[in-house]
Amino acid sequence: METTNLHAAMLCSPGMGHLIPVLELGKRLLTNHSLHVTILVVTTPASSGQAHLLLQTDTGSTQPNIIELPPVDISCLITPTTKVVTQLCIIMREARPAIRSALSNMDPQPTIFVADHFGTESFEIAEELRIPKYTYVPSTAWFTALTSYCPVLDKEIAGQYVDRTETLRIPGCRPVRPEDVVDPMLDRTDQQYYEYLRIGVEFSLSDGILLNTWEDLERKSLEALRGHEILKTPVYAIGPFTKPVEPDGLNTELLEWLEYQPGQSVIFVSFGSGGTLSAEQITELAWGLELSQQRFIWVVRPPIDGHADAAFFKSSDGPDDTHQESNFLPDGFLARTHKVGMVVPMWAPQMRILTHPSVGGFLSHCGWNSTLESLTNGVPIVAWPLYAEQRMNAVVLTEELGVALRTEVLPTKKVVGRREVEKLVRGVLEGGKGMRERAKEVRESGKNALRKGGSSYNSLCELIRDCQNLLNSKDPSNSTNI
Ligand SMILES: O=c1ccn([C@@H]2O[C@H](COP(=O)(O)OP(=O)(O)O[C@H]3O[C@H](CO)[C@@H](O)[C@H](O)[C@H]3O)[C@@H](O)[C@H]2O)c(=O)[nH]1
Repeated sequence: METTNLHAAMLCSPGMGHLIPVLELGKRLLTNHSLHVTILVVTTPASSGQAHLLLQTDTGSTQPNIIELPPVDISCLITPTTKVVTQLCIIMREARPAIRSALSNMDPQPTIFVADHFGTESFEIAEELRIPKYTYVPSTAWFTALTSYCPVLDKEIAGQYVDRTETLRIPGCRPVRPEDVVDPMLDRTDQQYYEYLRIGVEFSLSDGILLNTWEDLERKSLEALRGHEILKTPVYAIGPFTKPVEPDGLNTELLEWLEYQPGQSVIFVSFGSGGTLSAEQITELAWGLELSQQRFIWVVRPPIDGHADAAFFKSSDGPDDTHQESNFLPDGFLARTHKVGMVVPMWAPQMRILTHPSVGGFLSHCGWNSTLESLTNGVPIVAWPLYAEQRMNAVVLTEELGVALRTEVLPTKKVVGRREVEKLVRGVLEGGKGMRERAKEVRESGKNALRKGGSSYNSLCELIRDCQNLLNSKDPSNSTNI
């Protein structure tokens, strides 16, 4: 193992989908590469305590040092229509004084700064401290390419992207269909579009970009990113990092039930940390599951019409018993399905479920963490993208990797009817052999990438070497042995 006296200060924006991959990278830097690691977690009134909750349930490894910054209250800076991406950007902007103070007071002083993609405005603090600064994008190379290239598209293309009939071309990458663009590109007049453009520009200011993907999974997009037409910054594919399996003792009834189900017979239905469905969609999904006559575990949240990401800033660290599922599920659904299905309010131990041999499919919103958790367990997917970059992830899963089925029309455009749900659920559980084989190949390729000598392991070693060289060039007295 390499030894180093580097101290990585990592910055994480609110939300479990951001915290989990930052924490996993931090643990990897600490245990495999002997870095000193401190994670700054920006919190909101709803998310505070999430990092410690995650760490408490993760007893398996040495832990990085965690500093939860005081919750940022932006209620006077937003309106009820302010989009999630804008809110995240405002929170990260407002958190800068606390970030500056935490970084300046660290002992030992940080020698590397790694911010997730919402934290790039804090690069100015790394510059003040004269330390290298890196962006960590806990998603795909393809998404990173679109984000980095969007400032160019912005100059070349007039009108709304979604009104185009032609695809959006990114040099060397799969083109993006207008309907699959990330949420901030849906409306070029909204503030979140300008925030997104800024993030794309700031990617190129970093000393390197770390991605939670790996060479064999996204060879073409990674080559394109390194081809200097999109970005001039080094790119390190270091994943797949996924959270560890949750400990025993959580949801014991659910896990006991799972024990008695036949192998690969259960579909897990969940929409990440913040996904919600409309009342009509919940009804159709419930009927579809029932009609399929397949076994299921469904993480159910109360309906919120109009905003698929409405629960993003809500606390997601445990069940919320103020909502009775029977109020928004079809009459008699729970009674009729109680032998084949389990309904879990709000939150479930996802990794424990996905690693269980009884689970044979995952109906997922295609958040990148959920995607990786499914793929690293060889579980095929029903792709049900809702927001953020999830439509692009669904394309990777269905059209590139062949490990997923998808709805005929995007679920954000039209309610997916019960008969289609029935077909998809049956399709992934009963007819999913080819997809399952491919998912298993992806699982093996991900394992190999992380092994000592694998592409992701080597990429992280390369990052540490490059960073050390940068540090030495900024201040030769920093010189350390690696
Ligand atoms: O009941 C639940 C629901 C979620 N999770 C965990 O929460 C995480 C959710 O992450 P992800 O699947 O990536 O979804 P989001 O929370 O929606 O993630 C946001 O961040 C991701 C990384 O940038 C993006 O890919 C997504 O589109 C964006 O919505 C995963 O580790 C899940 O295992 C649970 O443990 N139990």
